[in-house]
Amino acid sequence: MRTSWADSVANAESSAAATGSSASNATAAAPRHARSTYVPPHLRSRPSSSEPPAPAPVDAPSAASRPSGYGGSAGGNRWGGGPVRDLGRPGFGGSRGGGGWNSRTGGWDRREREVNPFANDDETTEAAFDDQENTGINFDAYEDIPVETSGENVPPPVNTFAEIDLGNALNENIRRCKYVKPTPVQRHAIPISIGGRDLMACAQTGSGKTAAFCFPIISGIMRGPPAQRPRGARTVYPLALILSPTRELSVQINEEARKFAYQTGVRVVVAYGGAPINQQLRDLERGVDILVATPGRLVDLLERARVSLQMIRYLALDEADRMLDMGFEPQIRKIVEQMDMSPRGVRQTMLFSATFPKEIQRLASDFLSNYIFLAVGRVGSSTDLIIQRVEFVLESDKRSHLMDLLHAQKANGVHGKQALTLVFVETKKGADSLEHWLCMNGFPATTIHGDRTQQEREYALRSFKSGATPILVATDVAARGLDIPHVAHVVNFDLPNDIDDYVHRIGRTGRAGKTGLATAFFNDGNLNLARPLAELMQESNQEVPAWLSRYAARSSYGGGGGRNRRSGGGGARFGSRDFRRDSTFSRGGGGDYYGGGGGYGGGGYGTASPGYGGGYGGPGVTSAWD
Ligand SMILES: Nc1ncnc2c1ncn2[C@@H]1O[C@H](COP(=O)(O)OP(=O)(O)OP(=O)(O)O)[C@@H](O)[C@H]1O
Repeated sequence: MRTSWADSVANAESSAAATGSSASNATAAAPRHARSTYVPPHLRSRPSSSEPPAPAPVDAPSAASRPSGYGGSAGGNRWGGGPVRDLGRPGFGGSRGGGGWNSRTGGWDRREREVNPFANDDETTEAAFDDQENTGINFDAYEDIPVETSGENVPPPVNTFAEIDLGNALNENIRRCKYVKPTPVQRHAIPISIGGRDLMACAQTGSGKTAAFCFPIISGIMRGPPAQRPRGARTVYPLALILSPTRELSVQINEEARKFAYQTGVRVVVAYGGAPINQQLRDLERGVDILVATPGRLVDLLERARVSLQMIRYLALDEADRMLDMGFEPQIRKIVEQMDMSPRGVRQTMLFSATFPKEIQRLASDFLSNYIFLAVGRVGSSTDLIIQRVEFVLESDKRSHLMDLLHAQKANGVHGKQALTLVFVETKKGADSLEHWLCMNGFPATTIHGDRTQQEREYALRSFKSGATPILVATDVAARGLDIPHVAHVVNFDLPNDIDDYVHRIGRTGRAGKTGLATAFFNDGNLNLARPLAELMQESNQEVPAWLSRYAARSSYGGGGGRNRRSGGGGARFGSRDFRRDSTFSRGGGGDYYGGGGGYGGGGYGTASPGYGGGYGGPGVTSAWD
């Protein structure tokens, strides 16, 4: 199904909606409202007698695990409260327990036919490749990964999807997705979330985190009580909110969630910046249970009173550490704490990422209630499935070196549609110029960065995915979350300043049990990355070149201004990584966790890190988030 803006343009459907594209920019500059004074516009005009709807209680299996009031009455169709009836959709418009089916601002409108999100799988790129995409997953690759959980009364993990009764409709979609058994993060995270618990989860790139937060949300909405949404107003009241830092990632999560929610009656809508807002408003008006959004566009919708968060039962932050670092934190706080969202303890909150610096864990804990911490693999580690290479390449030699790599790939038959190459660079200008140079030299390439229009970005991504342009030159906007099949090689043409960014970038390959290759060009400009990079490679059983070890020994640890704290320092392969277990970080003990002392590698989180994340206003820096 076509879901993004570029898609709708391609379908010639968006002409009437071309006026609202600057709205999100205006929103980004909107003043921050203090919590005590902000009244959402739709409540300002409301007659005093009309009560705002109370957040509906969620079907939590373990009522004891939620604060009082959460979980509501014990009767009805409760998790763990007797046999669970299948709430899969028996027929369009048939009887169904909740999820807003047929309700005005949630679920599917009776007149509307749900498009089959799996139809596309055969229609486009995948048909060109072998279609056993997920059945060949190498689960053995995950067997040895140590798992850490902390928190009270952690629900036990499961070994199969069947052990968790997700309902027939969702199970059928899992089968359609060709997921045979849960990945380790799913084995642990799904029972925790189904158990009604808040969760901070860290698991390696490509290990299935999206399904880990989507399944419990969809299942919870299916089994929850019907939402009592107010009638009349143009405001919509989603029951779940999934936030992610980039537009492309939100589009991807939306596509995944729609597959998982197909024929469950749970309606998923996406809203993101750079695309006409009118189209998104129309989608919202047709009903929304799960809203997938980027923060800027969501704030816009909230300020227009077109979305209210007061009925939110589930909040998921994907790439949660990114969402709570310097660039996004104020916006996220505004959304979660200063608008009308149901409070923590009432809503269920899930935070997911492959990296989770302790400073960010501490910030994140503000949004969580009695949560469970889950780490599959060491926090911030990369998967052994990725072969990492580092080569010493002077700035002036980078292009010819890249050319050598691409020629070698061609000679070895590793090129074309089945072996895509993703090249990361530092700046938008650098991306354009490298793309041009590659094309001039006979290597079809395209680019994605923040100076391109959203339509161009989506077109570039599609062209890359389909193999039409098998090389994508990207800034960090493509570093996180994107799940592009057949990325065989990630090249860090310019290394990032932050080791966590490196982990996410190389994680675009070696996904879902498959192997991948990552090559980095290192030179004197990357000195501050030497040590964390050498450590990361070592712990993922990679060969560390002797020259890199020498650089690592020379560089002062974490002293280069980047966020290069390796958890715990000094190479412990796995240990406790929940910040609550670390006395330095426990409340009141750590002091200034933005201020550069913090007792954690000494790097100083607040230190300006030029070019970090491709984005926050540093000179010559790209800004492509949201
Ligand atoms: N149980 C499963 N069996 C087979 N494949 C799966 C399973 N769960 C997820 N996948 C597939 O694994 C791939 C990676 O999943 P996903 O994008 O959710 O990873 P992630 O952990 O969120 O990665 P990142 O950290 O990069 O965001 C996807 O193609 C997804 O369809």
